[in-house]
Amino acid sequence: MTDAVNHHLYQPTAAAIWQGRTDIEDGSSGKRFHHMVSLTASEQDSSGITLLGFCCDEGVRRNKGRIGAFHGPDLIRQALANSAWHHQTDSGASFYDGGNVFCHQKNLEESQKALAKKVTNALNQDHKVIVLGGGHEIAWGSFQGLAAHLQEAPINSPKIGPKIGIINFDAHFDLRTYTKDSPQFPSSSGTPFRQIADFCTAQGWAFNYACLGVSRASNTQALFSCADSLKVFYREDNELASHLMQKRITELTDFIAQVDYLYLTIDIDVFSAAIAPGVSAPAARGLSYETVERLLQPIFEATNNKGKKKLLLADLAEYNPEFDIDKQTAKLAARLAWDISHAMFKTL
Ligand SMILES: N=CN[C@@H](CCC(=O)O)C(=O)O
Ligand SMILES: [Mn+2]
Ligand SMILES: [Mn+2]
Repeated sequence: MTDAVNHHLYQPTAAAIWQGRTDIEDGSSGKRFHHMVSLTASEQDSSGITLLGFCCDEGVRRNKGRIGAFHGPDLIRQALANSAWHHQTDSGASFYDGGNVFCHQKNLEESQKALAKKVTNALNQDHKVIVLGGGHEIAWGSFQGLAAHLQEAPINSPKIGPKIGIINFDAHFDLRTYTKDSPQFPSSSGTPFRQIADFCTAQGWAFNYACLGVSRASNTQALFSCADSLKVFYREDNELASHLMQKRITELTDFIAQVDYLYLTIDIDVFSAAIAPGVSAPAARGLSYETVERLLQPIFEATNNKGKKKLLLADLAEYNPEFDIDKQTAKLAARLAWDISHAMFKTL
């Protein structure tokens, strides 16, 4: 692809996005994310985290939802910029902002491929990756990037493929029926895990999908049947009450033990609309931050038999600034990115 063609698909992040206060009186212990972020590609040479944005409304538009997620990535960055930095600065690990991938011209598949390429490159550099959406069509881009990275890794048996666990916090399964190249049932923000399931079947790989926080009221019988036939591990929103949490953590730990790599994807609409109004499809019930936080712990802590952390890739989907109130949903998404980066930095 030539640079001219590429230009509409990719842009580095403007330095002006990463702004915040500076407390010079605190010296090097007064650091915040905007001080530490690197926009220079050479920083990707050392170990670290690569942050990417996926600016896209096309998945939600095709899924008949409320558009606006296109502008999500830079607003989450701005909310993260002023957060305090608590990572070891002498470890040489960098926090690299790899810029935004765009979907401008309704060519969703092309943008998902472009995102996948960025994800693969970063993982090949031994970076952990965090991607900010965009609608949940981000997941098909993220996953293709992870799959390409692991396909190239010599340690995985070509026969059974890499054992990847997908953990989705979401009010929805996003397992809708789609037909490739069909205008009637196009792929969308409602289909990414069905696309991943089909990809896994075609490769002869297992499809290990956990969906946590599902709202029965927001998913039809057809979607529950699809989840059952694909042997999805799911727990509904009301099964994640605090008195059931120990049981849920044990089950999730068992799911994680079956796989070698983890892809974490969080749809912001899994949270109660009271704390996350800025999404396409708000959840009347939804989960609390505390509930999600407790379930994130086994994901953050899981290591494989080589002592390496299983979590390689995380994304945040469906933040829609059009419906946000006083940037509270942007701040919630930024706090998730903060928690995830904290866990990823511990592994470097
Ligand atoms: N990303 C997925 N979104 C939901 C949207 C539901 C709705 O608009 O009500 C889904 O397809 O199920
Ligand atoms: Mn979703
Ligand atoms: Mn959802």
